[in-house]
Amino acid sequence: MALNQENLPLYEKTWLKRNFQRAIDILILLLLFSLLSYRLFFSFFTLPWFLAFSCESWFTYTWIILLNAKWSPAVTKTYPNRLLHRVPELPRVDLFVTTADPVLEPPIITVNTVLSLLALDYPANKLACYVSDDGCSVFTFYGLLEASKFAKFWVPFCKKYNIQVRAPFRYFTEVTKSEDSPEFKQEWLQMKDMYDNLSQKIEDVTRNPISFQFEGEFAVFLNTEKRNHPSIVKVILENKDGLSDTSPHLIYVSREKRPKYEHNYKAGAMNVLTRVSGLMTNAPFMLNVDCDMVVNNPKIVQHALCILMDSKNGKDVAFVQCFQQFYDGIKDDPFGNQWVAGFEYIIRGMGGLQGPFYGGTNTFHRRKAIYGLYPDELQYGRKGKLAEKILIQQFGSSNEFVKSVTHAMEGSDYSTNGISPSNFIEEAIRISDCGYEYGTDWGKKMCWLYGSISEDVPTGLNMQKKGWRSECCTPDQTAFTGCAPGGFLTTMIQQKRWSSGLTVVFFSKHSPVMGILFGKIQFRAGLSYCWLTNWGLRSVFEVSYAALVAYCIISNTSIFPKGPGLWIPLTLYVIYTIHTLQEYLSKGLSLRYWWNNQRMITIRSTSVWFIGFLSAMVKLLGISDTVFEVTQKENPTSGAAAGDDANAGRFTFDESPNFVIGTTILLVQLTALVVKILGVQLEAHNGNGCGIGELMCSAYLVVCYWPFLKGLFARGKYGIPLSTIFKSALLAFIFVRFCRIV
Ligand SMILES: O=c1ccn([C@@H]2O[C@H](COP(=O)(O)OP(=O)(O)O[C@H]3O[C@H](CO)[C@@H](O)[C@H](O)[C@H]3O)[C@@H](O)[C@H]2O)c(=O)[nH]1
Ligand SMILES: [Mn+2]
Repeated sequence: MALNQENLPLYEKTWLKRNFQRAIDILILLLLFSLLSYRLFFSFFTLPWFLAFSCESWFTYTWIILLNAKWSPAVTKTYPNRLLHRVPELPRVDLFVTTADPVLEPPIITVNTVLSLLALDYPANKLACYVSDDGCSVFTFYGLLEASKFAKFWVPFCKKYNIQVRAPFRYFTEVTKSEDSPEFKQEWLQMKDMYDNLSQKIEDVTRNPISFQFEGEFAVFLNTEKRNHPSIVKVILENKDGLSDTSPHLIYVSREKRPKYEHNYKAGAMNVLTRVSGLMTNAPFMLNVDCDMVVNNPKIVQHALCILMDSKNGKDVAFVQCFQQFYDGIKDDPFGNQWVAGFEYIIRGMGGLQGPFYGGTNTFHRRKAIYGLYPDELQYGRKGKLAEKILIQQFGSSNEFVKSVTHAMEGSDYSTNGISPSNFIEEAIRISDCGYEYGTDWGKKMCWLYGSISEDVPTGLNMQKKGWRSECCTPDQTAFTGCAPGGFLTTMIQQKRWSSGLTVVFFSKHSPVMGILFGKIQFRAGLSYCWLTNWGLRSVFEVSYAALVAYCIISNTSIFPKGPGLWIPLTLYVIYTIHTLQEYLSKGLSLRYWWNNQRMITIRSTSVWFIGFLSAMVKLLGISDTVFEVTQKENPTSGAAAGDDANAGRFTFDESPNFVIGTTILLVQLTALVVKILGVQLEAHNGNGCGIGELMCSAYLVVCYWPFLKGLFARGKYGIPLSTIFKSALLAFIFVRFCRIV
């Protein structure tokens, strides 16, 4: 039996066959090619024609790289039961949580993330949880301190009754089953009581910030400012006796911030956590979750380790990515931020190539890969490269930390027992200082990379460039769940950030193109990364196309073929629609869900992606830097997160520039349609007047932007502010004038 077990793999990977979809993919591609050829051979050579041709060439390129990404999807199956037979001892895993703002990210959210991690179904003496607080908030610290007291009861409770959902606020929203024993019921009530008490305490201090006493443990937070304070490192919980069934270590880190220093947002925070954890526990694997995610499958560490520790296929895996799934999502995904189809088709698709991109959260990393090792150096370490002088140059001047790097690279683990994080506090504070990374390789060549506000994608790419792979891990029970950005405003901010950050990646030295040419990024994997990092660039073509159809209607000219040629774009549109609809329906998503996502794809790619692209250009030209705008998280106790709120799916607007472009596009299309209806178009040249194709495109845009149209007439947060309408009207006016002159 034991022998048998040894031959079995820890995980298996199978490639899915989606032949029907492939056939449709190809059909669409052929139609795109016919449209392009039609333009080349049968059309007039005018400026609008040329612009349409360029845009459609770009759409064809986008289709090819998208098709390439989705073409060979794979699923992995993990066998955690085999893991115990295979490895003599389970390895250590360091757990990282980042939080940045106690207002946008209420401490109770971070507390729940941390509690769900502490209660993982894994020996507690092998885990250590590190929380980075970029907000330097005494309330976050207070929350964690209180949570650590609760954890002493919560963790044993979860393990005793094999509770599946170990984030208390998720767990207690579920009802107890009637068949449970009286003993369980009593403990359940006790736990619930304690948890309510904990959240009440946290709410009380955040409600009354002025009356907070900065004494004892909290004294260090006195007179600190978010962007100006020394490093604070505190060991909140220490598993001194190395027991496997209590709570793991819990360490709070708020790295030094000074106004003159770049702090590099989340990437900077992750690098500090990497160092502090290296010093204190130095686990060979690290799990990274954002504060808005909680563990939903307590055995997830075992699942991920099946992949990372498989002796055959796991050796060159740098990281294991679990999907982001969301709880309390609003019905039918009105803002298109639940990514169900995206994960299924794109991430699984990339999973069948060199591996999914690193998504910033729900990811298990191999420390050696993060430290910049190549996969073939895994077994023997870096040989000559481990000279202390070189390491200090790369990793900074802390001897103790460099020693831990050598250990990590050579694979010599610390012994499980007898690790005492509190022995390292002084050194941990030193390596969390702003100046520590000066002149080193941190963020430049290894670890979490700086320079883009979408730090995750280049960080993953950088490892794959060295020949590493990555894998998806999707056990039957969802690994992690989180809260999706609540409303339309936050979604737009997030989309703008991604577009901006990804554009910067595409044009930087960490670009996938460079990875294909000079690194070990496989061709098709690199092309998939191009799809991802071209979101910003794509918006330029989408906005141009939208402008082009309006232009055609207003100045009475055309870009679409007339007569039989019109069937090409029409068929293209119909087949594309059926194709995407089929993809959604076959995943059990509703028609409404599909439409909401289609609409959001149009809205975001013609508005905030474009703004993100512009901000990336401004950054690349060195005019001004981009800022990471943290996503607002809903407070679970306020009840606002629940999807049953009747208005949850309504679009909200504010005065930020994010809505100006969208509103302008809507106004321009409306004007164009009105011009057509009133018949006040210009005289057509050579009989080449605007036709049905342009009108349909324009009408489609108005339908997509319908929520904006309603916003024009609504009041309060559901209405588009007058200042935005005014700016957009001005832009629209200039555009229409321009159409009538040219
Ligand atoms: O200066 C900062 C800014 C952010 N964060 C943390 O970064 C995480 C992600 O920020 P969030 O505002 O939730 O951004 P999202 O758009 O929801 O995050 C997605 O996109 C980011 C890149 O844009 C990735 O880093 C994330 O992992 C990914 O979930 C959160 O834990 C924050 O606390 C910091 O630690 N320091
Ligand atoms: Mn988030």
